[in-house]
Amino acid sequence: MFLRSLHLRQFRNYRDQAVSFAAPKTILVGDNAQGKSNLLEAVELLATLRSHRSNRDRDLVQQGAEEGSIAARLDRDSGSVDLGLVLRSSGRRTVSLNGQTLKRQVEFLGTMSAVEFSSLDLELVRGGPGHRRQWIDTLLTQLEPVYAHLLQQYTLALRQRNALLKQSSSRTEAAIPLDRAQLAVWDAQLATLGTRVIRRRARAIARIAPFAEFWHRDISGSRESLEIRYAPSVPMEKDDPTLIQQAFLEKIRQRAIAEQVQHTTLVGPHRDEIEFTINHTPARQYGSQGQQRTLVLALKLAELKLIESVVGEPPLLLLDDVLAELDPKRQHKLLDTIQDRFQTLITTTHLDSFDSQWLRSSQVLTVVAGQIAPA
Ligand SMILES: Nc1ncnc2c1ncn2[C@@H]1O[C@H](COP(=O)(O)OP(=O)(O)OP(=O)(O)O)[C@@H](O)[C@H]1O
Repeated sequence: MFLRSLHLRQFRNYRDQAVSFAAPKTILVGDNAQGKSNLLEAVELLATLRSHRSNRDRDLVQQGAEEGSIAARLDRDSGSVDLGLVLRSSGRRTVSLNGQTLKRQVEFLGTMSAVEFSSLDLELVRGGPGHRRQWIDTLLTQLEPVYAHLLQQYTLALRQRNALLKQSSSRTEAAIPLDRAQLAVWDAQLATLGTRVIRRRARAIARIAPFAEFWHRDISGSRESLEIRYAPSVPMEKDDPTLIQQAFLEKIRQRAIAEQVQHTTLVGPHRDEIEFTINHTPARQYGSQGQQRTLVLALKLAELKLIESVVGEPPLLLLDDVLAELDPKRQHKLLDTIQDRFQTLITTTHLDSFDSQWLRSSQVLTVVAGQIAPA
């Protein structure tokens, strides 16, 4: 797929800016805080309806404005598509395809695919499990758009169950006795929806692991072997929904007292972990900086390949200020992999760290205070 053009109106620091993309690689160069990452964020939003920098639309709409929008024209093998996303500082978003407003946001997902790679991604290895859950969820949203809806339903059930547990908190003045009948209703909901989330995550990890393990071996010159393991909060011996649901409810029973003491839900996919081990050693605690960087690069290359194989077309690659951080060997690996097949948008503060091969095949644009111009 190829993103032909993008039009940002009252989005972050862009008032009204159109951009046309004319080469497989576009380098956006500019000083700090000029709007480079904001542009990549707009593309990420079209692909996933999520931003890894903010989950409030109010932050995305230009300060002082009520409404902002992102419009794009995307070429796919099946033809061109016009995508539209309207964000509101208060109120719901609207999405459209070819000028037609869609009733459900999940119908919008799956039109454009993108893999984002920024320095924040090191947190995928170093940070807490929430980063890894967000990573797999964002990937799943692109592989199986309906997952976005499922996750939303799970989060809602979780929130309501937590609210019920909190109501009975003896620390609050208006404490009321725990409504066990109501809790049982939420237990059942949580187990049903949670089981569906767990099975999909397990499936996605099983699919991405061989790709990532291949790239890790390749980048490390076969000196290292990576293993990715899903560690769900509910034991999952077999991919059988009835068994997982039973195990889910059983674990809720086991943790009932702890939940009433802590007033929060302790069982479910919101407590899942994804473990990365390199040569049988946990990468999070013991990986060197170099190993962690190799791992993140391997994961990103794996995402590209997996999305490509599922969607049937190469996704876009968004490199937010990471190229300069990669050593020449890793830069080459990335370049070799993407060649001209994956349209790539790259942000940087200076061009000197770029290999001449990158510059030759790139369109270079400058970004100054929310204005984009050819370099
Ligand atoms: N909602 C908003 N309304 C107006 N301006 C905004 C909004 N959100 C962010 N900005 C502005 O956008 C700029 C940051 O842009 P961005 O994050 O894209 O920086 P960048 O060019 O990628 O810089 P760096 O190299 O530091 O990452 C800041 O000047 C910030 O004040």
